[in-house]
Amino acid sequence: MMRDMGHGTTDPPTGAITLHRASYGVQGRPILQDITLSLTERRIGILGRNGSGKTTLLRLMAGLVAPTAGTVTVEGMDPAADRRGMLRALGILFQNPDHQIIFPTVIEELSFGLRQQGHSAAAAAAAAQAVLAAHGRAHWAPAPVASLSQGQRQLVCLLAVLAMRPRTILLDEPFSGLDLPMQIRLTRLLDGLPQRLMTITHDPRVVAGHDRVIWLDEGRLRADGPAAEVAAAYQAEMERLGALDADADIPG
Ligand SMILES: Nc1ncnc2c1ncn2[C@@H]1O[C@H](COP(=O)(O)OP(=O)(O)OP(=O)(O)O)[C@@H](O)[C@H]1O
Repeated sequence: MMRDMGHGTTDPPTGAITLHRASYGVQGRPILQDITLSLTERRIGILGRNGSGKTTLLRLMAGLVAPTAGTVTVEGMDPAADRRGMLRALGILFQNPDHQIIFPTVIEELSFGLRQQGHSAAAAAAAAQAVLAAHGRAHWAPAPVASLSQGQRQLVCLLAVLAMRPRTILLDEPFSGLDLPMQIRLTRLLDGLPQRLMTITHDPRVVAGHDRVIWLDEGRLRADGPAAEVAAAYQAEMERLGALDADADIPG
């Protein structure tokens, strides 16, 4: 399997994320079916169309929902059961920052996860301030979150995740709603992170150069392999579908 040696300067993340015959359904409707994966790479892409089950896969790996069949483990833990262990194992950047942010100011938002990890209020505030400073945003600390742009709120969410120092970060469509300079800056920031990153996207350009790309299609694994191969096959299929009559590919 292709490796990106550019990430080789820091310690690799420990422990695999595994799914064994994992399925998830709602009221008898299958959303993910029979997914078996052992994920150990540092840069992993989850590629798929709208509604293919990408966010549901993320929710399973994060323990936000339990599989209706099969098993999911993160570094050997059951993510739905071991909430405390998961706080250091895995962080999530959701697609919409406004679904993630719950506090009025930036410093409160960044401190929250650290408090959950058991740090005192003073230690959490100090660590949050240090993360802001490390990313050139020390002056944001007292700012009302509502005064920031969507791109800036997205960065607040990412910095809140980084403050907790998880070993893996799940990113759900991290570039949606960002203009091009913001996308370029976020890409640079993400590229420099030592963590394992798992990036969910419908855009094959986002997963270029990733160590491994998984293509989800209608809740099933359609392909799994090096980025160039999987992205090329996905692109060809998207172009084939695009050439069909409008919506002929959408069930119902
Ligand atoms: N709790 C739920 N109840 C009912 N249907 C659900 C539930 N969760 C997901 N679904 C359905 O399962 C399918 C897959 O959803 P999911 O959000 O995982 O897809 P996705 O690939 O992330 O899509 P998008 O790119 O549009 O965000 C969708 O049709 C969605 O409506």
